Amino acid sequence: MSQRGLYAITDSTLLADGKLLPYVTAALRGGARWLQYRDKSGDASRRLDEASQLAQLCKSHDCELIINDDLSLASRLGVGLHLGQEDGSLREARQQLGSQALIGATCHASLELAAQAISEGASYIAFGRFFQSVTKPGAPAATPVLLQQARQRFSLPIIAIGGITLHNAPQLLGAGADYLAVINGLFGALDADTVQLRASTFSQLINAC
Ligand SMILES: Cc1ncc(COP(=O)(O)OP(=O)(O)O)c(N)n1
Ligand SMILES: Cc1ncsc1CCOP(=O)(O)O
Ligand SMILES: [Mg+2]
Repeated sequence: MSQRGLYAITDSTLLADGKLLPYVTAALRGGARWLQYRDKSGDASRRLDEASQLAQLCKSHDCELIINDDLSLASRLGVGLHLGQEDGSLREARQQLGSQALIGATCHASLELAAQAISEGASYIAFGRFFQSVTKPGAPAATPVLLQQARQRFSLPIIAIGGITLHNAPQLLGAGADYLAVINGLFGALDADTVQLRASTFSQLINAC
């Protein structure tokens, strides 16, 4: 598994109207290393269908698939899981998905939440939002200094999220982020070619740091 890279996150509004597969394919072609399926609809059968298609796509591009919020879907597909503070037990997820599974935890702007998540079995810790986010405007704010502190204290992958664009990404990479998790700055585009270009530019920025 790669140790740094672009972490693309889907959004059911941005990727409606048949855009999910072409836009995700473009992100993977552009070099995204991790993909999170984030769908807040309660439509279980559509979620299973879409996540299964993404699992195939990720496999063929050597990309890790991570399901947001839903342990049973992650378990059913044998893929990774991302849990927020209100999304259930990390310990239980680790027990159910096994020692090799990629399991991430939202830590907002708190090193203590990160330490706790690690003790409960997280494979990575995610901080943010770092900038204004169209997708989640109310998420607690964090600053790049937090990334520097996390870098000194923890050795597992550190993810930055929230309002990340090609312009502000270097600040976060310079402060120690291993993965940049991006929704709007990647998928908020008029066509798939733009998504691919953004993904490859993010990937180049990350590799250059
Ligand atoms: C990589 C990554 N980091 C943070 C989040 C946010 O998770 P959460 O706080 O549970 O909020 P929702 O995404 O579920 O709205 C994330 N999804 N991914
Ligand atoms: C899910 C989430 N958690 C904190 S900010 C955020 C949204 C990230 O989306 P965007 O890259 O569009 O700001
Ligand atoms: Mg959540």
